[in-house]
Amino acid sequence: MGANEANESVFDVYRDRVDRPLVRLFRSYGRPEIAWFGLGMAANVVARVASLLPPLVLGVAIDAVFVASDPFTLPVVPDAWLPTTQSSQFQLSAALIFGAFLTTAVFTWIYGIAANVFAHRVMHAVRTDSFERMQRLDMPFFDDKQTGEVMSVLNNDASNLEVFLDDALQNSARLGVMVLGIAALLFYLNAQLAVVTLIAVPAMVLFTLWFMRVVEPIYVAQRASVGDLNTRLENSLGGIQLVKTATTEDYETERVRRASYEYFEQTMQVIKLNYVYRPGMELLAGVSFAATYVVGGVWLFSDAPGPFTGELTVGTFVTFLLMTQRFVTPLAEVSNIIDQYENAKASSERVFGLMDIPVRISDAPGAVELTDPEGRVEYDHVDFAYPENALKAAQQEISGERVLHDIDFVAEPGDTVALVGPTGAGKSTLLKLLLRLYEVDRGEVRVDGHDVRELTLSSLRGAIGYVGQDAYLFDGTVSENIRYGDFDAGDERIEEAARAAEAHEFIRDLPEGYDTRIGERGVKLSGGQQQRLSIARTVLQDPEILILDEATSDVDTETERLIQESLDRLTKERTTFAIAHRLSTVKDADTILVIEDGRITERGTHEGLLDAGGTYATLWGVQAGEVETGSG
Ligand SMILES: Nc1ncnc2c1ncn2[C@@H]1O[C@H](COP(=O)(O)OP(=O)(O)OP(=O)(O)O)[C@@H](O)[C@H]1O
Repeated sequence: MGANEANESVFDVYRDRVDRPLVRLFRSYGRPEIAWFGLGMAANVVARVASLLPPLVLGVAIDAVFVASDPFTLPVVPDAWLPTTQSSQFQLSAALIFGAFLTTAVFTWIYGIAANVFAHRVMHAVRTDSFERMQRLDMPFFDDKQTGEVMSVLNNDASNLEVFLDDALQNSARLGVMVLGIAALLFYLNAQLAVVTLIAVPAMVLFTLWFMRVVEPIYVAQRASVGDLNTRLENSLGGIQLVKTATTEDYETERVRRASYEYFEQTMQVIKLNYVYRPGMELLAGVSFAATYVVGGVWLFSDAPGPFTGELTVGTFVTFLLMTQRFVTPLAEVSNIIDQYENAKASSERVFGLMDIPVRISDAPGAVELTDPEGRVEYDHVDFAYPENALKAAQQEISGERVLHDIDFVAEPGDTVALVGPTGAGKSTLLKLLLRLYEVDRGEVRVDGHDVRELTLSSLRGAIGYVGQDAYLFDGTVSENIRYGDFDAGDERIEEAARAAEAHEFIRDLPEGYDTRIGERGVKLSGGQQQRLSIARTVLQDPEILILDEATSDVDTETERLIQESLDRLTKERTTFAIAHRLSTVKDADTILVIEDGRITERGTHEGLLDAGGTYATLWGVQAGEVETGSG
């Protein structure tokens, strides 16, 4: 609520800049499907026009066949084509009425299919496109934890648009056809009585305008509160483990209850207004019916009353009364149409807002492929600060505190470079720059002599394997998860990779071996098993450069030994960057960089650094002591 206003997010800013979102929706996504749209609209018009036919034919038949006061005439159709005997006129009217119902049914069916195909195709394209765009947004966007909002764009907003494209558009077409069609028909039959019947229409329009004005702000508030509710739900579910361990279930329930109540209240206000509006519209239609009935009735059994002149037939009178009933429903739909329209406008603003967030890190024009990488990595006087938030990042403002200062080193192909130092010193950040997850502020990071900004992202990232603390596994089978490293790999290569990662044994023991499904994020596997799967994935990827971020944490010594063996195999002949808190795992590195406060404060080999007697030597001393007391 308040926080959102005070702290405008990148979402809000780009959403507010979207210009005429629905026009853009049609231009960008509606065009390829325009045939379906046209077919739907045309079928809708035909169906509606056909539905006006029965009351008209009934009126004509009453006059010509039953009361026999007037000749059998139909609008548009030349009289010469029409039958002259009463029985054939009756048959024709019956056939026309049946035909009209059949036409209405068939064209309603065609319209339903076409409108839905149109709406769902457009939505499919919008959803896929916005996901594609969203994935490419820069890391600061995701650092700001916007997943709740993104989910709601991809889900709720997409379905709002769908409802609009499918229902609202076609309903408004129907509204137009019905109101104009009925008015035209009534004026054709009896212009004077038509004025009486349609006198309620301006009142209905005014009433609707009033309703829209009152309901609009409530709709806005309702949409905001449903957004808050979703964010709340997303947040609480996302942190379910914390909620459970902190036993804050009641607190969370209360927060959700409050958000839900807010939504409930807004909805009730809308509903209350709706229940004034609908009966109000019915009442106005009733007035129009009554007026038509009174004026038409007097006209029939005496003469034209007051200012009215000419003749009114029974058939026309019946047609009028039936028609009055017809424009209530489409008019009463107006409020729904407006609601769906407003919803769709807001939703498409959000969709396009998301799509419009600028992406800073993408392939530069003329970016080159990193082909046959050797794995030489250079950091040339690199400075870096995280942007303060996603908005500042999108606007390319460097506002955060500097995290890396003058980082300068070279890793030759095949070298192992270990990064050690206190937590928060900037070790992970340094390697994120190599992957170009963030852009350096000064200096250059080069791979094989190319500035990473001049390389295509796919070739750069494809050449770098990452085994992190957080071994992310997708819901799917074991082999699918390994194959993520190289989608072309056959089963033998998968197994080979698993063996190299010391994972084959435990995979074989799983209920369905390589075809065992692991739960979302691999929760059904132990931490060590997950890690070995992610190593197998990297083995399969076969990158020239490897980043090991504290790869052997939270495992027992036996698993650690297995992982270490698999890692040793993996790092052989690849340029490797290893971040490890346990110094025993990095002492064989070719170069050890000690990072403190974002600066390289010491560099050298294990022996060299021990001899130098600086921070590294102190850390080593402490840890060696720990190891001895721990194992002894
Ligand atoms: N995504 C981020 N956005 C903003 N600041 C960040 C982000 N990630 C890290 N930082 C900040 O950057 C600094 C360096 O963090 P980094 O994760 O690189 O340290 P580290 O040396 O890898 O620490 P650890 O050993 O605990 O993993 C920290 O002050 C941290 O708060």
